[in-house]
Parts: sequence; structure tokens; C-alpha cells
Amino acid sequence: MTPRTPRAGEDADDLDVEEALALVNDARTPANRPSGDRTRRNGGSHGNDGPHGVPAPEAPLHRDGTDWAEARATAERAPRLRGGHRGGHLTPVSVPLSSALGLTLTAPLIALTDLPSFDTSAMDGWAVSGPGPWNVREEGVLAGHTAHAPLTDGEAVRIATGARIPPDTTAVLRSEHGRTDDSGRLHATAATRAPHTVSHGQDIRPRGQECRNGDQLLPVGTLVTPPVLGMAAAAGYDTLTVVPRPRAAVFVLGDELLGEGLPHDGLIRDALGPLLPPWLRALGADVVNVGRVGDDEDALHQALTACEADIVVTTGGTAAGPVDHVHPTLRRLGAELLVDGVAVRPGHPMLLARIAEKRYLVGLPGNPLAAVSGLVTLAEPLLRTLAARPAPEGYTLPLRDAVQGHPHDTRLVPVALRGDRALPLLYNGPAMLRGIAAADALAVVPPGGAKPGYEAELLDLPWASGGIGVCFT
Ligand SMILES: Nc1nc2c(c(=O)[nH]1)N[C@H]1C(S)=C(S)[C@@H](COP(=O)(O)OP(=O)(O)OC[C@H]3O[C@@H](n4cnc5c(N)ncnc54)[C@H](O)[C@@H]3O)O[C@H]1N2
Ligand code: MOO
Repeated sequence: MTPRTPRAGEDADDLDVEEALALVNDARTPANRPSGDRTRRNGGSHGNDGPHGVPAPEAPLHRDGTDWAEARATAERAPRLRGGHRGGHLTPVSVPLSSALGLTLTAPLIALTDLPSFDTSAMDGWAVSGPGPWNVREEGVLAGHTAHAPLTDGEAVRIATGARIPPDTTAVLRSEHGRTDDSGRLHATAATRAPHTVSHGQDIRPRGQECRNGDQLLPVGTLVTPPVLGMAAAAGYDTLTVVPRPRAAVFVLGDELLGEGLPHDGLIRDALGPLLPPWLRALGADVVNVGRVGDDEDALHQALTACEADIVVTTGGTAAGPVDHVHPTLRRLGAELLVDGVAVRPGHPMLLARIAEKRYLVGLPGNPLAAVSGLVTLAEPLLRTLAARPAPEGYTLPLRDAVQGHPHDTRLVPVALRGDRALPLLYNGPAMLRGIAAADALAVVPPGGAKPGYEAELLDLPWASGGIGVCFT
């Protein structure tokens, strides 16, 4: 995302906003309150810790998970290694232009016609032949009509922008550059630098000026954007050959989850059912199924075997609690675990498995920010390869404030972009969404932490850049 320029007076006027965003590392952070309601252990964001949480004991399940960058690379590579296309993407399909937005071309866009396909008037005015003054024909030439008879030297005909110019036209005289006298003869006015002459070819768009039939207009791998759709239509296309959207299914696990109303009796609202489908769509997936599965291994097994999506995303059940069924179910399915735990906080129990040929499961931890971390770490690169989408341009910005690091693991920390700096946001505990809900990006904080001014790699949230794949419908 292009960093925003600070608006005049933003610092002073935005204090309320900043307050609401609850920026980290200043005197307001609960961690620094005199009450000392919590202290961070080992600087890590672990388990249920966070400003209002109880620090969890330092007993991670996946202490030695895959390095964060390596896990992303594994997810990106996974579809390339077994079967399918060399690039790892799904089998291309031909779709109407109206369905191609946001998809990737698997065939170059070759012009099916010259553009323009005929010599065209670039302006409203007169098509003229030879030097003026000119005798003006009775009937004019409009766009979309067939060509008129050739002009003879000294003849002119009224013409509209985009109309075919008659044969033997030497130039187009713009309507504001000509006037007709009492006898109906057309003169170039002094508005043109050289009255009575118009330069040869002036305001004519010659056939083939933009391209010739057979020219390559765009290469394989081009993302279909609105102008690509327009270009394709202009060049004669009704359909495009593209990589389809990967089909994604979401299974939200947990008996404790409510679909509506207020939390009660130890039950909590399902935050991931509403969050994941639009986020996956923004990452280019076609979400074909969103289901809830109780804490029951057979139910999960049944849901996975019945599902035909290219990528299944589960939430919860990745740890080693009594009802954490993801690992046992994967074993039962004979799945190949490609990533089993990642050295990242939050989200370290995340996993990636191949559950069948060309079918993948991304297991997101149940803590909501941990699930987001798994989404950007594993689902994003996997979907990108399946859809043959280009990798986003990496960028860095200096952090405004220091961020505590985990001793061994990378941290992903929600940040708001303010001018040319990234402001780390508070409420970034694994079970919290308050920080990410106000964020523009996630900052990658290396093990050990970052000082103010540290140039942090930033992962834009898909909607922050107004990207082509953003689709909330
Ligand atoms: N002994 C240990 N326990 C845990 C460790 C550990 O290292 N040792 N790691 C913790 C970490 S870190 C995470 S993350 C979680 C991962 O747990 P699961 O993936 O098995 O998820 P659950 O246990 O099902 O849920 C965790 C937490 O999240 C809540 N949750 C689940 N789904 C949703 C949802 N859709 N919307 C909102 N909240 C949800 C759930 O109620 C739990 O509070 O394991 C830790 N344990
Ligand atoms: O730190 Mo866990 O991985 O809550 O996400």
C-alpha cells in the first residue's frame, strides 16, 4: 500500500482516534499501568496473554515449529510439487469477460483485430481532402455507420468522433477550427496556426495505430483488471482463458461457539465464521461452503471426506487438548503434513496438510488473531499459487514504537499506517481482534523484538490497498 500523507493537523486532531486505536508502547498501555496487572513473560505473545489476559505458562506445543518465512515458502510451493500444472495453478478455464475480473490469464492476450480496425476520426468536425476552402457534402458521417464515398480534392464532409473516415480524406478539421461562409464553403479559421491548411493526417487515427491483428497485447500471467477487460473487449474477445478461483470450504470447530446473541454460560460468539469467508474471497478464493462442526472427531472426518473444495480451512482444534481433533483426523485420512506448527506468534499451532491429490487443508488455531496469522502465513501463499496470482510487492516502513519480541519466534503485530510510519496497535493478544480490526497491515517483528524506527516488513491487509481481489459480496 502506498503510505498515506498525513493530513494537516492530524497529530493534534486525531488524538481521539489514536486513543480509540489504543496505540501500543506509551504510558496508556495496560502493561505500563502502575497497577501492574500483567507482565509479559519472555516478551512473547503466547497463549491467552494480552493486556487483559492472564499470562500463560511458557509451555508451547510447537516450540520448534517451522521458521515463519520457510512456512510461507512451503505453502507457496506446495501445489507445484505434486501433479497439476508446472506453476502449481488450477486447470485453466474459459470464462466470459464478465466473470474474469481478478483472475490470471493463462494465454497471452493476442489482438484479434487491428485497433483501430479502420481509419477513424479523432474529433468532431469535417473530413477534408486537400487544402481548403472546401465544398461541404450534404450528408454527414456518424460513428457506427458504413463508409461514405471517397472525397474528391477540395471536398469536405461533416464527421463525428469515432466515425470511419471516407477514402482519400487527408485530414480532419475540428469543428471549432472551421467555419462555413454564406455560400456554404468551409474555411479553416485563424484558430489553426496556419489558416487554409491543415497538416496531413491531422486528427485521423489510422487503422492499426494501437495494434495489428496478431500482436501480443498482454502476456501470460497478467491479472485481469478492469482495463484488461476493456482491452480484451476492444481487441475482439468474448471469453478469456484464466485460472479459476480456488474453491475453499471453511469448517469452524468448537462446541462452545454461538452463532448469535450475547455470550453466556461459558459459550462465546463465533468470530471466525463471519471473518474468514470474506477474507478468503479477498485472497481470491471462491468460498463454496461454510460449516460448523462440533467437537467430534467423526463429524470432522465426515465433513472432510465429503468436501471437494481445493482448500479446506478449519479453525480450532489444532492444539493438544482433549477435543483437538484436527491432528487425529488428518492421521486417519492419511494426510501428508507439510507444515506442523510455525515459529510465529500468535498462531504457532497452525498447520498445512495435503489431504488428497491437489487438495489442501489449512488448520488455523482457534484463537481469532492466531487464525488471522495462519491465514496470512499459510492460506494466502497457497491460494496465490493455486490461482497463479502475482506475489504482492514487499515493502517496509519504520515502526513508530518499539515492539517486544518473542525470544525465538517471529511476531505478527497489527499496525496502523500513519504517513511514513507504522504504529503498532495494542490489543494484539492471540484471542483479540480489537487491534487487527483497526489495522492497515501486519508488521513482521523478528525474534528479539524491534526498536523504534526499525524498518519492519509489512503485510497489507487485502482491503487496505483496495486490491482487485477485494470482494465482500
Ligand atoms: N498446553 C498448551 N495449550 C495451548 C497451547 C500450548 O502451547 N500449550 N497453545 C495455545 C495456543 S498459542 C493456541 S493458538 C491455542 C490453539 O488452540 P486450538 O487451535 O486447539 O483452538 P481451540 O482450543 O479450539 O480454541 C482456542 C481458543 O479460541 C477460541 N475459539 C475457537 N474458535 C473460535 C471462533 N470461531 N471464534 C472465537 N473464538 C474461538 C476458543 O474458545 C478458545 O478460547 O491453543 C492454546 N493452548
Ligand atoms: O499464540 Mo497462540 O499461537 O494463541 O496463537
